[in-house]
Amino acid sequence: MLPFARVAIIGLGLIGSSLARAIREAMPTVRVTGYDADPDVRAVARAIDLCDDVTDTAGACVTDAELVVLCVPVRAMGAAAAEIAVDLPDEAVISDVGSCKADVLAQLTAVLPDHRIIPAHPVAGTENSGPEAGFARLFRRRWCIVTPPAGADPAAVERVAELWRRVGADVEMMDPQHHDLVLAVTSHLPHLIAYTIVGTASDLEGVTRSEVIKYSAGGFRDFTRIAASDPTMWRDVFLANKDAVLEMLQRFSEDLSALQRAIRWNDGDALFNLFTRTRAIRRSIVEQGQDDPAPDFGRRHD
Ligand SMILES: NC(=O)c1ccc[n+]([C@@H]2O[C@H](COP(=O)([O-])OP(=O)(O)OC[C@H]3O[C@@H](n4cnc5c(N)ncnc54)[C@H](O)[C@@H]3O)[C@@H](O)[C@H]2O)c1
Ligand SMILES: O=C(O)C(=O)C[C@]1(C(=O)O)C=C[C@@H](O)C=C1
Repeated sequence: MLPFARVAIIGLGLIGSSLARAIREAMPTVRVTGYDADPDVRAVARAIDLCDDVTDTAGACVTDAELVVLCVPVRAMGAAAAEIAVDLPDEAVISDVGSCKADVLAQLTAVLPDHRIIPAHPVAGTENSGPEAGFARLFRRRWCIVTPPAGADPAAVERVAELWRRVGADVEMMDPQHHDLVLAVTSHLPHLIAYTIVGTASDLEGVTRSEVIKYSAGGFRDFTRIAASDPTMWRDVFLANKDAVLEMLQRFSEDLSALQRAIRWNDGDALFNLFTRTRAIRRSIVEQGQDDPAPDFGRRHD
C-alpha cells in the first residue's frame, strides 16, 4: 500500500523538485501539489509540469494533503510552517528535508504543536539550486536519516520512512541531536573548509585570479565544486547547527595545529602515519560501496 496518496511539497528548489519528480516516477498515482514563495520558481515549476498542481498560496497547497514536506532553507522552516498552519488538515503528517534537525524540530513544534512532525534528511544533493537542477534519481541508494521526536507516532514514522524507501533511499533512524553532530563532521565542516580554501586562494596577493582558475586541477577543483553550493542554504545550516559545528571546528583546528607542528619540526613519521590512516579510511569507504554509489547520475540532471 502507498504510504501517502496526497503529498504537498513546500519549496520547489533542488530537493523539493527532485522529490516531486521521484514521487511521480515511483508512485504515479500519488497526487503531488507544490508551492514556492518565489513566483519565478512557481512559473518554472508549471512550465516543466513538475507537480499535478502548483498553487499560488502555501495554504492552497496543503488543504487536502496527507503529508506535507517542507523543502525550504532550514531557518525558513518555522515561517513556512506558520503559513500553512490554518489550512493544514488535523491528521496530516509534517516532514522536512533540512540538513540539520534539532533546530528545525524546535521551529516546527513551536508553530504546529498539535501535529505529527516526523523530520527527515536525505543525505543527497549537489552544488546546484532551483527547480531545474532537480532530478528523480537523486535519492537512489543514498541515505535518508529520519529523526522522529521522542514519543512520535510509530505508524507516521513508518509511513515517512516508506516514502523515502519508495524513491530509492536507504533509511536510518537517528536522534536529532546525534544527527546534527554526525553531519557537522561529515557534511557541514567539509563545506566550511571548501568555502575557506577557495576564498583564501582567491585572496592571495601575488597570485592572480586567472592563475587560480588556470591551475585549479585535482584537489582544488573538487573544493570549488563544494564551494559553489547555495549561499542561503549554507548560511542557514551553520547558524542553525552552530553548537555542533563549533565543536567539530575546534577539534579540527587542534588537529590542523598538530599537522602544522609536524611540518615545522620535520616530523615525517607523524605525517606518514596520519596519511596512512586516512588512506585506509578512504579505502574502506570505497570497499563498502559508500563512495558515490551512483556515479552515473549523482552529478547531473535526468
Ligand atoms: N542542496 C543540497 O545538497 C541539500 C541536500 C539535502 C538537504 N538539503 C536541504 O533541503 C532544503 C532545500 O534546499 P535546496 O537545495 O532544495 O534549496 P533551493 O535553494 O534549491 O530551494 C529552496 C526553495 O525554497 C523556497 N523558499 C524559501 N523560503 C520559502 C518559504 N517560506 N515558503 C516557500 N518556499 C520558500 C525558495 O524560493 C527556493 O525555491 C534545505 O533545508 C537544505 O538544508 C539540501
Ligand atoms: O554532494 C554534494 O554536493 C553535497 O554537498 C551533498 C550534501 C553532503 O554534504 O553530502 C550536502 C548537504 C546535505 O544536507 C546533504 C548532502
